[in-house]
Amino acid sequence: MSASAWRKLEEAERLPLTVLFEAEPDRLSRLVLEEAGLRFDFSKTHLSRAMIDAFEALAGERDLSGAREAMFAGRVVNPTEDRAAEHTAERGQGAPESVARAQSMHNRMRALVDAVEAEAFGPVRHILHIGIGGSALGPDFLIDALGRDSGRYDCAIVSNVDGAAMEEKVADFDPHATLVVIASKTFTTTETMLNARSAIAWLEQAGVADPYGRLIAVTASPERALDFGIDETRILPFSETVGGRYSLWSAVGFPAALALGWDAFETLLEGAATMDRHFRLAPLAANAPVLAAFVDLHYAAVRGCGTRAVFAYDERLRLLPSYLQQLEMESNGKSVGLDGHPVARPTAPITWGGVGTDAQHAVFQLLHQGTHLVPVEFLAVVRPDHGLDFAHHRQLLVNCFAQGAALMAGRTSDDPARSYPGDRPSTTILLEELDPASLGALIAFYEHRTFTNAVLLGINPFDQFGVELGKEIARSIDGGGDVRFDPSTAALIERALGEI
Ligand SMILES: O=P(O)(O)OC[C@H]1O[C@H](O)[C@H](O)[C@@H](O)[C@@H]1O
Repeated sequence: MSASAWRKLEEAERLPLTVLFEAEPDRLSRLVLEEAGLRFDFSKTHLSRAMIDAFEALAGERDLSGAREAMFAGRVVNPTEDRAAEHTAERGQGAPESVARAQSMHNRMRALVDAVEAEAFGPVRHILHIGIGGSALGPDFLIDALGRDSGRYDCAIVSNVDGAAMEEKVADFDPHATLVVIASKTFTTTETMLNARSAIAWLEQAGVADPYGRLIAVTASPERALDFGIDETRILPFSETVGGRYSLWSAVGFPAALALGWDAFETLLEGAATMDRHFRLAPLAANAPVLAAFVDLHYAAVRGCGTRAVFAYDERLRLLPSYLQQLEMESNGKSVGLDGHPVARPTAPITWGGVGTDAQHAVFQLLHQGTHLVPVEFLAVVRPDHGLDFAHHRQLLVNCFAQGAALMAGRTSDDPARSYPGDRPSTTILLEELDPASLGALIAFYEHRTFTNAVLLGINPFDQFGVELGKEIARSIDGGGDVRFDPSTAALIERALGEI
């Protein structure tokens, strides 16, 4: 049934961006939204009024409102795992019993933050957080964005199983003043478990009296943390219904709550809740995550753009692209629909990006003159957060705005090598300030946009079976035994690991 809505989208007249501004004089008032201290400018994209109407029709056919309510109500929206997706309950938006459960888990988390601050573990200066994927990217991003000069604790996030990662991170840490946080939703992830063992060995070798007494577990499988030897009082649980890549609001955010302080962590949750309410209540055509998803779908699903690029013109947001890569690509990198059939059109594009202005001097050539059409997303913050001359910030903003304008306008020249085709789309997200509230709202915006994309594509954004096969084969290689591999893999194993 939604075939006709997609057909309308495919057949909709595609006007050049500059023409769209003339044809739709009210473009700015309709396509620039201000919400929760964030300004979303979708006007430099090819979304025409007719396309928005067609997307709204698609949203109606796909029952976006129903799906959204089902998610907030804690109903099963992840059918392949028979689970709800209740990350919004962490910020007070969800089924009352889920909100209450999240609240009691936050209370535990807060009590532990207070205990660390009250020196219940002796003087603590360093936090070694061990986790990978969703158990690392969120806290890493938060601490890097907001905790630079908090001066509270040195936090190191170790994710890679490469011993060099751990070695480098703990080099300057005093083991006697370090708390080790082991974050894993399943508490079975090989990399995390191995890194946790090595951290314990590091504490032991330094003569720390009770290494296990300095471990804190963050997990949705508390029984496994108990088996690992961590005392119940130092286990911070979170709900099975909070997916890894949606989990920074839960106990997974513990190192961020320590690094930024509890008040800041709560403000982050409130910022996200503001975006939750907006997503839930605003009409579709004035709903930031929904409009962003329309833009995404126009380029990826209708026009077949294989990538989308995100450039933050702010050093504090340098980890945003890595964070978004997991959120968007692990959620929507699917090729079967909820109905079990192959999808009819491209799903998530490849998310990539970097920081401005650095990226301008490295990859923007392709954006301006390459053969790929890449929808670009720019982020910038009105107020800087450094003590240097304002000229630095001015240059950032000036360049950010210039790039969007140049991509759209292009320029003709007698010399083809010096011509710019133009008509290249961009979205700009401008934050008044980068603080816990605006960052919470920004991340929640991306979550809801990802969800909306999934609903309109008819896919499940909350499972990730694609990552399992490689893990299984790694286990077989690791376990040796009589497993047969293809000749290439067998030769690699023999060359690097010897007979196994
Ligand atoms: O938190 P954990 O259970 O250790 O999982 C860590 C990560 O590993 C998996 O492979 C998934 O792809 C991720 O979604 C998850 O966040």
